[in-house]
Amino acid sequence: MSTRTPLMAGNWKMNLNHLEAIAHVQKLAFALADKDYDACEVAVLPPFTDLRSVQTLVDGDKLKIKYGAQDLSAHDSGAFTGEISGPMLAKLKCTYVAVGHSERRQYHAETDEIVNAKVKSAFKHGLTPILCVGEELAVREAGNHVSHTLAQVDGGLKDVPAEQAESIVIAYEPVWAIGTGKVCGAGDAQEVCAAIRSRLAELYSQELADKVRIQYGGSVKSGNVAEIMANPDIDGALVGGASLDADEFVKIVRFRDQ
Ligand SMILES: O=C(CO)COP(=O)(O)O
Repeated sequence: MSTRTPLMAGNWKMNLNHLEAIAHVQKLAFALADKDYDACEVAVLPPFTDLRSVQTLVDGDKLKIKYGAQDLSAHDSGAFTGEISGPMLAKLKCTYVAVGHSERRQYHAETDEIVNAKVKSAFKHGLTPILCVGEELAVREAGNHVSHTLAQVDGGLKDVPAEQAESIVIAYEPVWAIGTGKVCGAGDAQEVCAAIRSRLAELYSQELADKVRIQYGGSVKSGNVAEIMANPDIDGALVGGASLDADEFVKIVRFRDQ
């Protein structure tokens, strides 16, 4: 297990309206408040329409839970109907923003160039990007999962200076493990996460690579999180479905107590 503070983030995807979001974050806060739980950093990534409600709750009650968005526009403002900008998320005091999730790449045709522009926009506005990378099943079956994922890392970080890159979070999410119940074997996830860290050392420095948190995502649950987290290069989880159940997400956050 690494010395980096693990980041356990719940990607709610298109689930939970703003009232449900309030109830859910209250449950998380209550369940994590019985002791000062600093072993992990905890974040939620709700839909855009929930962010104001979550901000009000977190600010008002000084909760330690961080929050962020699931995407942002590469542009600061202008005629981009339906888009949400980095400055808007920064105004809501978001800490994180997911960029390049496979569902964005797949359903919204996001290329590495677009993902790179979004990473830069996030940093420009003081948000921490969670850069999502990972291969489809056919790529893994062909044995090209490492090179495919590293190409996404290279693309996402193109021309991003070290002062910014050192605070990025990278989430390795093999597409075939997302929402399928097929968790990537802990050794297989470690192989790719270690390769990502080596690539960061090549692109920047070993010192920077040692700082960056690399999460695993894809069918993470309370029953498999401890095994995943036992790997030296895995510094947290990006949790989809299991993050919608507050009790289950709390168990994931408390993986060390199992
Ligand atoms: O896509 C994911 C998180 O971003 C993972 O989703 P599941 O945990 O539902 O597999």
